[in-house]
Amino acid sequence: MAIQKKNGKGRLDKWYKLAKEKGYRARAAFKLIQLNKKYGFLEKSKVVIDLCAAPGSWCQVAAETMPQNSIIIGVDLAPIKPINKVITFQSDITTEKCRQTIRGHLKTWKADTVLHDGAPNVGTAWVQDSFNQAELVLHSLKLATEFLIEGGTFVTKVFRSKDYNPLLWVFKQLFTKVDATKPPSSRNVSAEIFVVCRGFKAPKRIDPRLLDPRTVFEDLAEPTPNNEAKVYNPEIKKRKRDGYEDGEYIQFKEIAASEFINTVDPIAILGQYNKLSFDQSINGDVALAALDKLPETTEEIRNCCLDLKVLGRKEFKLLLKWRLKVREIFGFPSKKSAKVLAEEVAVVEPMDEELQIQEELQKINEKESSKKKRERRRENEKKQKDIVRMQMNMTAPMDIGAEQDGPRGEGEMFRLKTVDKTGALAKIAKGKMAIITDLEARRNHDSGIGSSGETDDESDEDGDRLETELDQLYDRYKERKAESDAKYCAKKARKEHKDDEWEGVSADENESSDEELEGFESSSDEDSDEEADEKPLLWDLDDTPSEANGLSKRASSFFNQDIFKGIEGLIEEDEDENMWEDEAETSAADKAATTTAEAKQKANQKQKRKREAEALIAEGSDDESASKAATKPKPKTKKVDEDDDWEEAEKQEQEKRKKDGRLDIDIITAEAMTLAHQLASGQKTTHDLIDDGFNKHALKDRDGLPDWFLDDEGKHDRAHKPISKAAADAIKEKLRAYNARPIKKVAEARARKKFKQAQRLEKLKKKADMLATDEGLSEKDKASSIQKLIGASKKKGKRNPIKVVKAQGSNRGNAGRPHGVKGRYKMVDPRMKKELRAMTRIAKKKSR
Ligand SMILES: C[S@@+](CC[C@H](N)C(=O)[O-])C[C@H]1O[C@@H](n2cnc3c(N)ncnc32)[C@H](O)[C@@H]1O
Repeated sequence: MAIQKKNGKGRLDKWYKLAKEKGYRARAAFKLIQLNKKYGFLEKSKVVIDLCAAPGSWCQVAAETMPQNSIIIGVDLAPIKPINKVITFQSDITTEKCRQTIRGHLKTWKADTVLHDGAPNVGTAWVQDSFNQAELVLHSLKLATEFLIEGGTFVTKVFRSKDYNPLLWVFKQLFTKVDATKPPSSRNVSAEIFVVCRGFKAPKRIDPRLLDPRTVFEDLAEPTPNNEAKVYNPEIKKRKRDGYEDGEYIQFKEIAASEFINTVDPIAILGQYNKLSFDQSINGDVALAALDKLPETTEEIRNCCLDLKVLGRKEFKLLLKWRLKVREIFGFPSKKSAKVLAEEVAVVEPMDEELQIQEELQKINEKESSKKKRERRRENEKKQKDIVRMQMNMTAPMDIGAEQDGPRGEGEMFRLKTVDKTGALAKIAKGKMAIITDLEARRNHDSGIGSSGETDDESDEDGDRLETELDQLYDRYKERKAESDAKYCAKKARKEHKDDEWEGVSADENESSDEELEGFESSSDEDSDEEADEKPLLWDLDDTPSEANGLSKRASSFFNQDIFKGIEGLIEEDEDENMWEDEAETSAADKAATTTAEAKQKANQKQKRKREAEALIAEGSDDESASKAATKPKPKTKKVDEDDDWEEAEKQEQEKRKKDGRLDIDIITAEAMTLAHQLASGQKTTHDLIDDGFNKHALKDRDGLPDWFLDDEGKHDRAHKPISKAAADAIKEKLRAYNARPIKKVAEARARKKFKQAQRLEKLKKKADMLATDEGLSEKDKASSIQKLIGASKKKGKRNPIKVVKAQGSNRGNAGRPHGVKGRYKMVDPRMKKELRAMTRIAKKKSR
């Protein structure tokens, strides 16, 4: 909106021109026209008094609008040129003479409307103007109360100033309806506003105080202004459209600088005044003179004092500092001295310096530790959440190590940190069984970590370590999860596990496995630290040394039996131990195939091993060695020979067992199942199996044959094992059961759903508890609120129904989501439906 100028030319706006056109004496005529248009008081009035009517435009409008033969009386300080049908006279409306003149004109009549558009001679000080205006309004109201008829209307102009509200209050005491409005013809720059008071109550007696300017405009104590805010955050000055700010009557305010020094509220001075003056009065101000001469009163200070309104934060601070200095020089009581005085009065023994330092240190420590605790708690909460999620995904919490080591090293004896140093942690995470001695732990304790003399800092360190360990475990858990993924597993197996079928049997493998356990094995000597370094954590009760030929202890003990005594070359030919790998046996011995993916992987490995076994057979096709080797136990078979070392066997058995104690064996091929059936039903014995091992395939000469040929042979020229129907059916059934299991995503989604339901329930419980304990609610309200809660939670749980979509048009043959369908859907094929119906019909007919 364009700002209207109040200068001469600005006044010559469209209302001015319009007034000229219409013959009104002033543009103010339109204000009355617009007010009357809104409230319609002139048409209903027979008698109107226009107070302050000169030059008379309102009288003109009234004469035009009011009914014929109406009485219009206009009065003003200034003379009013005669207007047809209007009585005008010159008088001051605040005087008794004016009142009497009006009475004289009206005789016994009463006025329906009293208009007042008076404005005192404005242009002096704003505050004076506004006050005079308000006073004039009150005078006009006084006249109105005298001449108005009951239910009559009083229209007055007021300025929006601090007197505005008291005036409104007075109006409301005397009239039933009071509306303040600003007609469009009133300039925006003007602070004037018009109040239309309708329904004069015409009380028999009016309290004179109600119309007395001294009581009506009596100053009320105002809340203390926030001068500090004013100084440091000076708000943007508003335009004075609605008049000047209350209390700010003079634009430029000046105060003696000595006052600033004296005052107890320097901020107030800085906020209210424009200038701190050093000018001396005629009588002379000693304080000001002294201040002027002080060296502290620098040129910069003087400049700052010149215009306070342009100062920034920095300058204000400078002035305040200067004030404090001067006050000190003048010997004013300062805060410091007050403090000293107070200290003198209340004699408090000063704290011992050392004690103070200690106290401070303690405080810092406490702060630090509470911060760390907070962080740890947060971290633990996060982990707890993860664990819950994992649990929902049917994962045991111990997989991430949460049970091994509780928070703050609860299970100190199971400290994983100590194990981790030997690399055993990884093995534990992989699920291998190992006995962890507390040797390492003790060693660490000796070295000070986690020792009994643990300080707070150390305990924090431990906490951090625990965190890192948990992190590591969690990472490993994730890795393991990834490993359980079939693709990942197969890929890794191809890369890493080339010969894992022979793990623990061949000399090399045995060595490597020993290497693996190196960190766990320990000797009985725990005295020296150096020795302890070499001591493995796993304690082997059988301390017989490994055979020099590289056989495992188990194998060695087997071949040490009397039955093998005297057989030459047995040990040397042990290299060919794997040659008697029977396909059926391998199948039966393929362990730990807990998932279909793993089963597939095992099948691949089995094929590979078979080929290798055949190659070995080809290499050493010596019957004798074959027969000897055939008698060797295959370490991974579930059968444990009676003569085996029981402890060793038990250990191996233990390895093969699942967590629930069941043997980790899976039969996944029809051949293996047939063989298992035959063994179980006694159709075959171990002897038969060995016997079956002697066949044309076992005794093939492959020397000098090219690889491609051997590969091909391995694929096609192999022994065909018999398959029984029952075994095939059993395998089929087994696979069906595997396939019937929900896929991982479905299981996860179900778990998620379950988790969310649990969360919702928890929330609901909490809310219900809160309601139940709310003392402000009656029992009935509580019950209904809880009922509502339950109802709302049920609603949320409702799922959208499944949408049935016909496989027609664009959706025909569409494998994915049909076009434009959101949410759950089911594709239906009308043709298939018909065919199904037809088939059932035919089947019914046939059955009759
Ligand atoms: C804005 S003019 C009124 C214009 C008028 N309503 C019209 O339409 O022509 C304000 C008038 O109030 C008058 N006035 C101010 N103080 C007065 C008083 N004490 N008694 C009578 N008139 C007064 C002034 O002389 C001035 O003419």
